[in-house]
Amino acid sequence: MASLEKPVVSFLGPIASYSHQAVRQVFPESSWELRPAATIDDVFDQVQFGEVKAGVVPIENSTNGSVVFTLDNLADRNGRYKDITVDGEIFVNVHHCLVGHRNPSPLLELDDHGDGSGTCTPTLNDPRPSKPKSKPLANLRHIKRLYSHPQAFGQCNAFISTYLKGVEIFDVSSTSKAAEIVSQDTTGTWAAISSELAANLMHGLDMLARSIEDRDDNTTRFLIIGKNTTVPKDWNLVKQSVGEATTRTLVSFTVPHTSPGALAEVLSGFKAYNLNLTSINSRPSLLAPFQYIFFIEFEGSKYDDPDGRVKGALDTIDRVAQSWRLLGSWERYK
Ligand SMILES: O=C(O)C(=O)C[C@]1(C(=O)O)C=C[C@@H](O)C=C1
Repeated sequence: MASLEKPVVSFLGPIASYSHQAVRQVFPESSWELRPAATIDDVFDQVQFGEVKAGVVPIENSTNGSVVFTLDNLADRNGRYKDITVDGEIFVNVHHCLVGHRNPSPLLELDDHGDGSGTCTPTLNDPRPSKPKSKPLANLRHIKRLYSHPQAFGQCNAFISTYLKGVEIFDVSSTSKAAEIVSQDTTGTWAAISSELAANLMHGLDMLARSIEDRDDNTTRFLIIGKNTTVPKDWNLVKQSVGEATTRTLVSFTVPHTSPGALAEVLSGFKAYNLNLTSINSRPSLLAPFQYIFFIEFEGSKYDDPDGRVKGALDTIDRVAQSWRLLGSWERYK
């Protein structure tokens, strides 16, 4: 008899994180159980050890760049995640809020917003600081601590350096965790950067500012990971947008450190087979200082390669690289 249990997809929680929003775009709750995990490492573990069928992890943000926690797991230095494959991607428009507790002093509420001017102070290191695109909705002078995910801090530089100068920064595991922590604050002096959804779900949080990200087009890309999956045809994925589906492939590799030109030779394979590279990343190999694991993403699919161009480029990697791994090929809808 067929099991009535739904397959599980795991994501960085608690609920109302941006990762949760990404999962909700693609995995219908009618056929999937959406399960929050405490860390990105936990999402990888749960997928590798078969506790869940899929996981969703942030990989890069258009303002602040790569999510190193995810790259480090994909680098898989210790062979812990040997069966994990990348099978899809999801994009989320990210608009951050500042949430906390309004200043209880009515006199301060009448005052202006924190630094009085709303402009960043030029310094020797940053003579022309960028201006924040939004203003606080309340006075922020009482804020002493600011909680969020490190990626979110990097996306809100102008607002933080203008209105929250000198406030102590606390990195936590996700933006929704930050909202949860601040909702339990009894001093009234803590604030969090989180989504509006997370702020609304936590009791007793006031909205102190909206859209505090540096750029309007702030977008985070998430990867869908699975285990030993080829093309996940059995997954009940809802296409996020209509449009022509193109394909992407992600590989990781190391090159012999002492062989000059090895990296250039790997890259030349993509030129030779006329494959468009879309990103290059690296993380320390941790085998010796300043040796790296490289990640390359390109247009094309191992599973749909009629003229053998993807095979040609992968054969070049196989010939030149010290070690390499095909992390996945997937269809993209954007
Ligand atoms: O903290 C969250 O809400 C997450 O889902 C993580 C994460 C990330 O790591 O990039 C996702 C989207 C935003 O860019 C900020 C944080």
